[in-house]
Amino acid sequence: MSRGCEWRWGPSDSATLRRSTCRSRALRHHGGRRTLRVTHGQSSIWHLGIWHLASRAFPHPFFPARKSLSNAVMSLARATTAEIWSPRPPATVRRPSSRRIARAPVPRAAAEERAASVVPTLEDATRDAVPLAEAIGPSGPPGAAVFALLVNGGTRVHYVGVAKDASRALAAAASATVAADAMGDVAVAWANLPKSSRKPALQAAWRSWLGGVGYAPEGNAMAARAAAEPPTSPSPSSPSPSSPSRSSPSRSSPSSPDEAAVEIAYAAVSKEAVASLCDDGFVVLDDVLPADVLAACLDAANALKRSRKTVNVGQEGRDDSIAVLAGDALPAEGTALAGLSPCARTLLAVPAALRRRHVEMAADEDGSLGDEDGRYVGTGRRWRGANQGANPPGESSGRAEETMRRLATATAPDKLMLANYPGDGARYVAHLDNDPGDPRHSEGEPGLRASDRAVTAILYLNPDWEESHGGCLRVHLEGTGAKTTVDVAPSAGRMVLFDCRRIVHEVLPSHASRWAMTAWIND
Ligand SMILES: O=C(O)CCC(=O)C(=O)O
Ligand SMILES: [Fe+2]
Repeated sequence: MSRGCEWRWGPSDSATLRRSTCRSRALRHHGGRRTLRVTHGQSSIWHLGIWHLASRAFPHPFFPARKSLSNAVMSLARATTAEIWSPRPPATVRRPSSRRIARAPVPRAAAEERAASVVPTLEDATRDAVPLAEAIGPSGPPGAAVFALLVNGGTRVHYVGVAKDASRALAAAASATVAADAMGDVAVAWANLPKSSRKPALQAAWRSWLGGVGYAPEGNAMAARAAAEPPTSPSPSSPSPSSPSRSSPSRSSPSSPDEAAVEIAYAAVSKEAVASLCDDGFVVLDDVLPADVLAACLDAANALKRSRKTVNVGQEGRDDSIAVLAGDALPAEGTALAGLSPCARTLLAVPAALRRRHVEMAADEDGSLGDEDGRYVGTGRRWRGANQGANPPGESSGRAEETMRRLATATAPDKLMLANYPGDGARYVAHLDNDPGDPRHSEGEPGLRASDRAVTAILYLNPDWEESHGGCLRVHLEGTGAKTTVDVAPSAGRMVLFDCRRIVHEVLPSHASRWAMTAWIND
């Protein structure tokens, strides 16, 4: 069954995004990578690089582990009569909220001289240092700035950085170089640079501060080491970004299943997807995992249900039955429920992927989003095109920055939820997963409270979902007084991420058995 009509945009059904839109989008944004995109019959666009990774983590008949990517392409082509598209020149997508920085060259000596004359010394700035929490809030540096993270009660310089969006960059630098439990002791000194500052001027200011420290700040040394190593992320069960396990193997050869899961999540959560999550509050990604991995998960979920391990929690307004999975005790290979684990691990890896994207995007000088990934389906950006002006721009960019800030400390939860709507019209009424106005959301253990949730990540397991099955996730778009909604079909391999303080959503009555696995990512 073609998934061509899954996207319905309300309030009327007038605009339907067909699969062909996604295809042309995938083509358009397919950059000069050494991967090919393949249409898999009518139903799917696969990103073969990810298939390849997935095959290492989750063995697959097409791709025995260690098979080369080109072999993988060919075996997929043989096996499915796939249509293979050739690479096109890369397309660069600009984030609408990003500030463009002019790039005309400035003579270095002149820039350095000017920077030296306008930037106060580190010593002077240190006298006005403020706690990190304050510096990344509204009273922090508003634009281009040179900054220093100070530890030991402000006596030792831990990191010196410079950025055009300093508030975001310093949050990223802190989360990448300071242990989570020491974060509260960090102070920030900064000096704003003229708005029009260009790269040489920024670098000159940075060099002048760094030179004034008199020793190599530990955070800069860490950042340099990380930059010299292939990008990686800690395992989902130890999510501290400054964990020593950062020095792990190369991107193309994940050595443990969890590293592979982080790579899969990282590839799915492209920069474009993160920008959309921040701007619009939600994002939809397709084909995050291969079909047979999802099918194995669905089989295991049904087995769990047959053994009566899913329960209805009796909460008014929700009709699903759920099982809770412990992240550190997922079913082992060879056991009856092992099929649940690859999906669970991928969801648990999303926070690490988000943190990595956060660091990258904070470091982006010009807001470039690079190549888009074919699995990004889109969100309200399309809606914005059709409904210009309904969302006040200032409000929406404030919310975007808030979401982006939270990604710096995205943390995997201890538990995941597997939910089944049995198909008798079962639904979940409109709600917020983290409602700041609901006192019950502050109940419970830290880390397990609804008030700790930042982003909801849901992976759907349902193959061949049809419109007549209902059961869409209805997303109420912000700034529209809930008048405009987007309905997202819960199709297998689709992942939805949303800011759970921002996005009101519901599950429409479901007329077929509907499975979803959910991770609430904390901040
Ligand atoms: O399964 C879904 O699409 C959403 C379920 C939901 O909103 C929840 O469990 O809080
Ligand atoms: Fe929810």
